[in-house]
Amino acid sequence: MAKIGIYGSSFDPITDAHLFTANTVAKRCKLDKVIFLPCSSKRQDKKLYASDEQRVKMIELAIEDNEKFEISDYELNQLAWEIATYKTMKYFRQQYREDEVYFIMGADLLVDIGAGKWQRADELIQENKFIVMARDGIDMLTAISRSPILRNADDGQTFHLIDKGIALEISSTFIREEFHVGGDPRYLLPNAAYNYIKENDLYGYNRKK
Ligand SMILES: Nc1ncnc2c1ncn2[C@@H]1O[C@H](COP(=O)(O)OP(=O)(O)OP(=O)(O)O)[C@@H](O)[C@H]1O
Ligand SMILES: O=C(O)c1ccc[n+]([C@@H]2O[C@H](COP(=O)([O-])O)[C@@H](O)[C@H]2O)c1
Repeated sequence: MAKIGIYGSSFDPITDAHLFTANTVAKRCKLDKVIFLPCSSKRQDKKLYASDEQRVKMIELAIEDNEKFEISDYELNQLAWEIATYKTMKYFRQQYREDEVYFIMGADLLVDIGAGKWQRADELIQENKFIVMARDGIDMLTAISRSPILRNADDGQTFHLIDKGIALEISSTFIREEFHVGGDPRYLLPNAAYNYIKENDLYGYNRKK
């Protein structure tokens, strides 16, 4: 039985924090594979800045030298109103019937799910297992205890909490802002993605030059 982690994100753009956290949870949780799952720009709840094709290209460039890392275009091909992590995880559990599948996420998302902000949050939590990484100083045990849907689904196996030596301040927003104002976020993201942004003038790269 293999262990598969699904890492969902806008990857707008992919950062070194995405790669570091994916690699760290793969090592510590003994995952055989991490699948990078870019969300669709058809998504209504978050504004995206680069196109689906551009974000996919940056992920491909960033992960090509790691044999445990893969990318899935599953959500990019879904109809707008059908996109939900609940449905996505159902699909991956069916694809990997013999294996153990985990959704990988930061603690910020744990809080959102616990507050019932996600579609079918209750069922999502009941039916899946999660690897949750510390972020933004959030106390993950308190977040689980405070949310009725999180604490009642927790049989001791639902949440794998990774809170030691994983927190990094890097975010996609910070990188986009730096490009936008003429700063230089080089070294906060993979070099190939950085060059791709420059060559394709993403995130207002050339505006301040
Ligand atoms: N530095 C980090 N530490 C822990 N988890 C992270 C980190 N950066 C991103 N993640 C996790 O990666 C997933 C995708 O995050 P997302 O694409 O929103 O990244 P982001 O950098 O926060 O982007 P944005 O700034 O555009 O919101 C989430 O589960 C998020 O918690
Ligand atoms: O299913 C939902 O309702 C839902 C709501 C918000 C976010 N998500 C998923 O959470 C992952 C990270 O999202 P975000 O907002 O941090 O880019 C990504 O895979 C999204 O599709 C999912």
